[in-house]
Amino acid sequence: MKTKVALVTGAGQGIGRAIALRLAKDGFAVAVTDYNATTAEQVAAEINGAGGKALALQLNVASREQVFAAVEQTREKLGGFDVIVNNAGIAPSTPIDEITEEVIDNVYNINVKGVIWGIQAAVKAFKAQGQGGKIINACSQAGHVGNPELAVYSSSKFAVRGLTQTAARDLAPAGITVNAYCPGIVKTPMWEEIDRQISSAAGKAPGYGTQEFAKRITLGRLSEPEDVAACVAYLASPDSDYMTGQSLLIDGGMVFN
Ligand SMILES: NC(=O)C1=CN([C@@H]2O[C@H](COP(=O)(O)OP(=O)(O)OC[C@H]3O[C@@H](n4cnc5c(N)ncnc54)[C@H](O)[C@@H]3O)[C@@H](O)[C@H]2O)C=CC1
Ligand SMILES: CC(=O)C(C)=O
Repeated sequence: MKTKVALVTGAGQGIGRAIALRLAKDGFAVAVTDYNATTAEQVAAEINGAGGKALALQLNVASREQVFAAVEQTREKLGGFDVIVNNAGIAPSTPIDEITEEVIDNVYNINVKGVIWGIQAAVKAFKAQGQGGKIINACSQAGHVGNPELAVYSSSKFAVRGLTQTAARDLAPAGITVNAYCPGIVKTPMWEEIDRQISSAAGKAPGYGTQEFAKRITLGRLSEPEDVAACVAYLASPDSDYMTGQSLLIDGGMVFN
């Protein structure tokens, strides 16, 4: 059977890295893309060293041109294109009265436009191959519930949820499914930074933000990147063929009240 090909954005660390490793383990050839070329190369080397097939590409998802070029390069070098995981995102802390145009542009260029460019580039590749495919977007529990201190980020993830639903409807006739994963608190460099910012805003030592959020988790633990990757692996597999437009919460049962 032909090896399936997936491209993951923001795959140099954190959740994206875990997704790239998991998809490679599941038999995909993987384009490991990241703004940071060094970490992308490290993850690709890890996959190739373990007997998988990976290609490292430097990619800024805010650039439509770069996203289209990366998908095309993946198709040429890995011999096809079946799945895109639009994972890259940033999450600066933004108390309402401190929001600037610059921070809105930065977050929206990456978290929202980056997803739109990924959807468009994948659709172009699927159509060129005369086949359907799977589009998987990074949302968040913060795309279901507004999170304290994260207004711009939360609103960008609400946008991703809307885009996922709409694209699912628009693209179903072409045999393309579109779903999103919505993690809770995942132990990655992004969360470490959010914890530092929330803790510092409250005048507390690092770790305070994590404790406050952790109190809301029904399962009583933060998640590992691999918990999220397992769900994405399902969305990338034929087992999810009858699912589209969904934004799956993988948050251990977070409760905001
Ligand atoms: N860590 C968490 O608690 C949660 C994370 N998420 C979402 O999951 C996704 C991954 O998050 P983490 O792994 O935690 O983040 P992270 O900050 O640890 O890793 C993000 C990766 O994306 C890359 N990146 C940043 N800007 C980029 C750009 N313009 N183009 C290409 N790559 C870029 C970074 O270089 C980094 O390798 C994000 O979309 C995030 O919003 C959602 C819910 C919870
Ligand atoms: C960063 C994020 O999306 C969280 C904590 O849900």
